[in-house]
Amino acid sequence: MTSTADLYDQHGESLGSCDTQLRQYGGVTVFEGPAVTVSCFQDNALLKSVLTEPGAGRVLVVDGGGSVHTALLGDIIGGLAVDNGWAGVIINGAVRDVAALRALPVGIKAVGSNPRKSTKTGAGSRDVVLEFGGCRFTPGAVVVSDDDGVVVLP
Ligand SMILES: O=C([O-])CC(=O)C(=O)O
Repeated sequence: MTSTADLYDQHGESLGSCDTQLRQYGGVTVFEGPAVTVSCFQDNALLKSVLTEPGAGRVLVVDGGGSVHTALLGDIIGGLAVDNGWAGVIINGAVRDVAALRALPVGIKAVGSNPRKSTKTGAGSRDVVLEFGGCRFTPGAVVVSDDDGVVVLP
């Protein structure tokens, strides 16, 4: 896989690069795939249901509004991502069960962690264009993530 830095050098500013300083939580630190998007705020029923679908190597990008007040993903939902073949999950929000997430063979990035659980009403929307960290995540666009950051191919 081409590194995000090399992709930047190839594409320049036509490449989206996310300024949000996401941390690595998963057992896989380099991952890429077409984006599936979810927008939700402190409620994780929608992203959980998406991760029950076959991932087929896609990357779920979740805009949780940057909130670290509740965890949008823990080891159970992370396990769904593994079992269903997702390449990774990128969360503009928080996770929990951090020690267990590290053992999962999937990419997981998030802003931070909090043991507080999210509500489960299903509020939110999917397959919408997301924008955070000065980067636009369009459903289907290829997302590449490594230790340097997260980029979206033009
Ligand atoms: O159920 C939740 O809210 C998140 C969680 O802890 C898990 O995925 O294990």
